[in-house]
This record gives sequence, structure tokens and C-alpha cells, in this order.
Amino acid sequence: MRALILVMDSVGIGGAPDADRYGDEGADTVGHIAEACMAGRADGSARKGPLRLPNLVALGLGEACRLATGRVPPGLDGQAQDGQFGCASEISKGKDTPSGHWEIAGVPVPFDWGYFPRRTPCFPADLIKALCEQAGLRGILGDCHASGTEIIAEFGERHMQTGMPICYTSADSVFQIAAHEKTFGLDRLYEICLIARRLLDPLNIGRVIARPFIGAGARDFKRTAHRRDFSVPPPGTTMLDLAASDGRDIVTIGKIDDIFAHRATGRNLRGDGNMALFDATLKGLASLADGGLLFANFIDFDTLYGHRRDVVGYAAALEAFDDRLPELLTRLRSSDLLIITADHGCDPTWSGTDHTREQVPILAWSTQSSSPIGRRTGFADIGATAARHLGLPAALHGAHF
Ligand SMILES: O=P(O)(O)O[C@H]1O[C@H](CO)[C@@H](O)[C@H]1O
Ligand SMILES: [Mn+2]
Ligand SMILES: [Mn+2]
Repeated sequence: MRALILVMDSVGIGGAPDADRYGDEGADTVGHIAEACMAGRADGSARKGPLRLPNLVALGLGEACRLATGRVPPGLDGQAQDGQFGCASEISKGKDTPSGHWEIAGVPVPFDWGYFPRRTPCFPADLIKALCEQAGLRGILGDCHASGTEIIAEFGERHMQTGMPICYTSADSVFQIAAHEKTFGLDRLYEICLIARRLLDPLNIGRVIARPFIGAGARDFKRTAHRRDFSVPPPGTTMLDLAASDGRDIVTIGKIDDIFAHRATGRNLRGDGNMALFDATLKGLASLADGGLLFANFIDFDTLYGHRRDVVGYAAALEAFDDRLPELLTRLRSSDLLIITADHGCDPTWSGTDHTREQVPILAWSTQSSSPIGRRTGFADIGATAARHLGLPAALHGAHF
């Protein structure tokens, strides 16, 4: 008996009841990608034609979309055959990665994060002064809201010439630092991130993110897999904490350990990209002890395609993930529970480059019959269900389905 939670980062399915408060009314990551595919607007070298997700549809993705928005996205019709499906809206106010993951694990965020204003410079002058003094920097570049790939194209060469790191933010509660892996150095980048982390605690900033990149010039800069997130710890007892206190085996895949500030994150397996992360998931599952929990994050949907507003890439990534699912399903035991979900949306057809407030799918594979999941308020029901499956005490939030 084991429990697996797979988070497809940013794979929202529309219909968040409070989307208008975020300027996201109508945003629908899966729905809009499926529409673009059906209309022939997502044909490229990586893929063509209507969106094909037969395994996710068999797990109930199309039906979950119908619950969230009232309609099945084109190409995703089909009954759920392999499990129960549902959708959930988020309680936490932030539409960011930690808020979504912590809420899944039973800890909605009860406070407002600190954010930086949408103006340049966006960071408080005394913060940057302290950072430069403590880190021995002569200054920073950026100091604005930006897309991470665009800002390294803009400032990367100047960064290489001057040694000043590129600092930027987004609609999330983040302080991101981009620097060249070779000329600036990875260790030095992590070191200044830790200094920034301490300085940003009083401002209630959720994450400092190291964004290393390589390349000789603006045309070939490429971000590397050495990204690190320096998160504040979750503000309550998560299902990971409960599993760890009970001595359970825990395997985390990808950036889950960073998201939970390395608290009760067990053995962590990483991989560069969704396919490597899927390999790591299979490997982690093979070694997962009975009664254990595997918690995985698949980041490419969000970072490579959602934020880049790349519909073709996003559709291809969904299809590639779907393609791998049978490998996982055949490795499950009849006593296991698998839940596939998401942490927020990042509609690649939406304006800007930020996340979108959306509901998330809940696709649960289990041979034990259970009642329909339906529309849930709060992602915490996901963790509550996994905890109950494992016979763990319930976290403070969430009701099992
Ligand atoms: O544009 P990039 O650097 O990918 O940044 C994105 O990644 C950050 C963390 O997930 C978000 O805050 C978003 O802005
Ligand atoms: Mn995310
Ligand atoms: Mn993101």
C-alpha cells in the first residue's frame, strides 16, 4: 500500500470561482490549449492536430474539465475508466507554486505574501543596498518585473562584463537572481541567494530563486537545471511531516524538496526535464517501501511552456507526459493510490507571462471503489485522501474523498 501524488505544474483546467480578482476570469490552461490544437493553431515540428491525451482522459481529465467549466475541451471527450475524477479550487490567496503545493499537503496559506510593485526599480533601495554590502556586489541589474528568459537576453552580456547579478520578480512572491554559471559561478550564486533569503524574511517573500544560465551571448543563453528555490518553510504541519513522524518512507521528485524547504522531504530524486523526472518517478516508486509516500513535481509545463506562452510546446509536453503514464500504471499494485493534480494554472494563451488563477484536476487511480470526487473547495482534500489511504493522522485541513 503506497500513495503517489503527481503534480503537473500549472496544468489548470479553468473555472476558478475567484479568477476575476486576479484578472484571470476565463483563463483555462487545458481548455485553451485543446481549442488551439483543434483549430490547427498548435501544429509544429513537435506535434500536430487535436490534443491527444488518451491516458489522462481515461483517468477522467475531460470529465474533470467539464466539472470545472461546464464543457469538455475539444478532443478530450471520453469516459473516465480507470478511476475517480474531480476538480478543486484553491483557498490560499496566492496563485503560486508553494501555496498550491502546501495546500495539497494540507496547509493552505493563511496570510498574504509580500509582493514587489510593478514599477522599475521594484525592489526597496535599502534592501538592495544591504544585499550589495553583505554579498560584496557593486550593484544589480534588472530590478523589475520580467520574464526570466527575456531578462537574461537583455542583461546577460552586461552581467558577464560587470559581475552584477540580474534580480527580478513576477506576480508571485519571489526574488529571482539570474547569473552566469561559469563567469559568476554557481556556488557564488547560491551564496548570494542565501544572503537575500535572510534579508527578505521580514518582507514575507515566499521564495528566492537562483536562476543560473550558460552561453556565450544573448543569442544562445540557456537556463540550466541548477535552479534552486530557497523557500520559507510551510506554515503548518504538512502530510509530509505527518508521514515522517510516523517513520514512513518518503520519496520526493524534482523541486518538491525545495518547495517544502527540505522539511520531511525524504529521499529526493531530480531530473532535467519532465521525461527525466518521469524516469525518476519510476525509479523512486521501485524503491518506495510499503506504507510510503511519493510526491512528484513536473515543472516543464510551467517553466518551459506556460510562462513562455508557448502553446505548441505545452501541448507537446502534455502529450509526452500522457504517453508515459502506462509505464507508471502497470507498475502500481492494487493496493496503491495515485493522484494526478496541479498547483495553479499558467494559460499559454493568456496575456502577460504570469500564472493564472484556475481550478486544478484531481485524477485518482485506485482499485478500491470510492465515491465520486466532484468539485472540491481547497486542494487539501488531496493530501487528506492520500493520508487516509496510508493510515496516517489527518492534517488540520482537508476532507478525504
Ligand atoms: O519567467 P521565469 O523566470 O521562468 O519566472 C517564473 O518562475 C517563477 C517561479 O516559478 C515565477 O515567479 C515566474 O515568474
Ligand atoms: Mn507551480
Ligand atoms: Mn511558475
